[in-house]
Amino acid sequence: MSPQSYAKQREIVIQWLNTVLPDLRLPTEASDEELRACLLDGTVLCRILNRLSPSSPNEESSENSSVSQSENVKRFLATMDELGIPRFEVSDLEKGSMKTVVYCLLSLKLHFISSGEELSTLSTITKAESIDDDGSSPGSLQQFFGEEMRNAFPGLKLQCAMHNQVISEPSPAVLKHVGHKFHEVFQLKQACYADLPVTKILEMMESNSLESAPTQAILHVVYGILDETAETMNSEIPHHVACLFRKAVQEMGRRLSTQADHLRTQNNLYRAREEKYRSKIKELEALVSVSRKETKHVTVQPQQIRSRRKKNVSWFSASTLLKCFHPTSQTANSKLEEEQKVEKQEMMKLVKENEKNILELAAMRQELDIVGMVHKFCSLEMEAEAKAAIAILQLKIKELECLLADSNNKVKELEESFESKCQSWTMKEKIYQSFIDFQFEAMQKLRSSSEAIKQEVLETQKRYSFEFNHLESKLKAVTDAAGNYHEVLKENHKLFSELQDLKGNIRVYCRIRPFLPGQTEKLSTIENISENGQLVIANPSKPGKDGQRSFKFNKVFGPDATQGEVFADIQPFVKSVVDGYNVCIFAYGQTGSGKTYTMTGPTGATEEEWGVNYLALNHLFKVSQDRKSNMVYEVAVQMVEIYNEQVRDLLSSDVGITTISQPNGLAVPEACMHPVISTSDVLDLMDIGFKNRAVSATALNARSSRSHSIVTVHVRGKNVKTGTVLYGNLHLIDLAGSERVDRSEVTGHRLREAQHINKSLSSLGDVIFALAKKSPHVPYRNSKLTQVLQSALGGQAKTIMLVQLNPDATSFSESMSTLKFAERVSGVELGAAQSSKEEKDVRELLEQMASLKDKIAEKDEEIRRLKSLRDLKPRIPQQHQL
Ligand SMILES: Nc1ncnc2c1ncn2[C@@H]1O[C@H](COP(=O)(O)OP(=O)(O)OP(=O)(O)O)[C@@H](O)[C@H]1O
Repeated sequence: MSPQSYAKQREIVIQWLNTVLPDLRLPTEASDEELRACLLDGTVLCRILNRLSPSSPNEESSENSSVSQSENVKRFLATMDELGIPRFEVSDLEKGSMKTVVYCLLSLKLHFISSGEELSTLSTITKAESIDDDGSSPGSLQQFFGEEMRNAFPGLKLQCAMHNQVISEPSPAVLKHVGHKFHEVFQLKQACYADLPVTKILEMMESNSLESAPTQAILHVVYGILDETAETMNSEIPHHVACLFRKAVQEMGRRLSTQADHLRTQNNLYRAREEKYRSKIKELEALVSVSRKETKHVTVQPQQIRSRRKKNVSWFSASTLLKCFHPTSQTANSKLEEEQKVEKQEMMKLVKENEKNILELAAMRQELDIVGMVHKFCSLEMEAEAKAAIAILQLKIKELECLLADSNNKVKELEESFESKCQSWTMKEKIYQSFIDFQFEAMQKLRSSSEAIKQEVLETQKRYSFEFNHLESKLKAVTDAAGNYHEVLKENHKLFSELQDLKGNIRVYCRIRPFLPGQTEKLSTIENISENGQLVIANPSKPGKDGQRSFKFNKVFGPDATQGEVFADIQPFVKSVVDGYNVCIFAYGQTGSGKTYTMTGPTGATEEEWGVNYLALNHLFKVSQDRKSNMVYEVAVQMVEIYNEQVRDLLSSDVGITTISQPNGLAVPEACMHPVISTSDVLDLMDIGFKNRAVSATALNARSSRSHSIVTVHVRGKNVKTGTVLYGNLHLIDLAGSERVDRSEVTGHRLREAQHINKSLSSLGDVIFALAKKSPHVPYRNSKLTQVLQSALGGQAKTIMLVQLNPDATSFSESMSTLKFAERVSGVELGAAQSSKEEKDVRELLEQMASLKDKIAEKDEEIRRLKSLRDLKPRIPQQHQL
């Protein structure tokens, strides 16, 4: 027993003593010596017995100061012996340890306990005694369990003590060992048993922690699982929780059966005690009867004595007489009196003894009655409570059994499903195994085939690399060939171009303008445009192949072609101007087909939208700039228009021009010649020129220009080293619209305009076709236009015709006549163009040729003369004849 627990027990004993004997007022923390001093004379001990059992015979002695100290203590100890309470020795009270005294008093308290509270306290003490050896804090633990049991079984006041004995509660050591597990379980109030890991539950079950757990804890677990099951209606209890549940219920069953056994034992104990008391009562009754008999005897005795006395009186009288007469009879009388006296005393003594026995018997009866009553009461209460508890527990057991059965069913179901799942998994495993085997085999095959393929790939790679090298060399050859081909193609192109130059063909480029933003009917006459210059036109009123007509030109530009793309094809001709050639570019087409757009560009054109006029002059400046180390160029511009067969200078305020020069001279010498040195000069001049141009509206084109505009660029180049001078000129002509009169819906003034335009254009055609036929008479003089362009069309110039087309289906017939005219023009050979230098060179060559011819003629004459001389001298040998 640890000093602390002993001190606690002593404290409880002191408290109890103070409760039983309030006047004692012993301090709770009183030491062993203070307690000893209090108990030493035995008075307090006897008073306790008196209080607890007022009928106790100790009352007298305790209150009686005459009774000695040792007597009191001995009586107390005798009572203890009688009650079967472990006692102490007198010497223990006098000196040495007070533990046995304290323990004895505690046992006494337990013996006389009559209230639940006291019982629980006593049970606490008793338990403290039993757990003391583990050195834990027994008092607090036991109080905790006492409280716990009260909570677990409300109303079982007397059973508290029994519970503590009956239900084998865990020892603190065990609790210390396993308690944490239940602590963990208690922590599950907010959590879920199903969430507990299986290992934890197994640990709890395997370590016998359930057996050593407090009932409250087990009930807690059981209720917890039940609550959880109730909350999660129809849900299955997890297998491990079901196991724990079964174990907990089994443990509860075990404890209940232990409790029932204990109740039976307790009952037997009480019965034995009752028997003991009954036998004691019988003994006492026998004693009483004996004493009664004795009393009877005693009462009989005086009668006998009286009778005897009577006899004696007679005898006395006789004896007195004898005494009187005989002295020895006196002696006998006194003896008798003495005897009587002694008998009287004995009788008194017997009466007293009898009274005492009666009192004792009454006390014992009372005691027996009390004990019997208490026992009966206790038994009844215990039985009732046990019955109630058993009923509750049986109910609970039934519930638990039901739940257990459910759980077992569920477990069975789970086991079955587990079994079936196991089987299916085994099946699956087998399938997977076979699948894996199959896969493995396939993999092996694949591996071997992969090896073979690898080998094959390596070989193929080798072959491929060889072939690749071979191919590379071949490709190189092909690339070279392709390069050569391009070279050859270029060469061919050049040759073709040269051939064209030599033949002097008019180059015809066709350009189709796009549909204008305002044009709603977008039915196009253009069927197809080929790269090689082929254009297919479809008649909208004649669908199919019959309505189609194909034309071939040098190039056809589609609606998407840009100004730059168009100029790119013209550029080499423009360049040839600085080499001393005459170049004539004219745009031909019906009104609104885009002639002005191509030649000049749209109103307020950006640099990208510049027309041929600007781009050509720009290019001329660029080339002249590039050649400035060798050549010095002078560029001048004339700008005239032919309106109603009248030539007008567009760069001067003078109205008319009457003189038109002969071929090889200036076409319009009267027109102002404006030297220009930069593109901006040209732009300014053109602005002036176009402002002066006659412009009037027609039904077909709101800005239709009704005159032919001719921009002539004169280039004079002088070689700075040789001093050679070259002349070239470039005619940029924007013809008036070529539409037929009836379509223009014009009358009067406008009709005359249209007639003039048509006349000049047909004159142009006549000139071109006369040239094509190599006719001796070329009708240049038929119109002002042909007169002005005589030098440009006469065979010394490179001529480019830009045929403009409106793709709209409504313009089909106009487009057809334009294209037919252009087709005829494209076949015209004007003869090889010549530069001003070449002309001179040819003349010189002709002169040389003529002189050479003269020399050859001279030589021929000489040969002839020599031949005739040889004929005259036949003896000359054969070799000398040559
Ligand atoms: N390639 C093109 N891209 C965009 N718009 C174009 C193109 N060609 C012509 N146009 C537009 O078509 C309209 C008519 O063009 P343009 O005035 O150049 O015709 P035209 O043949 O000169 O007419 P006219 O004979 O009456 O002088 C203009 O609004 C012009 O901007």
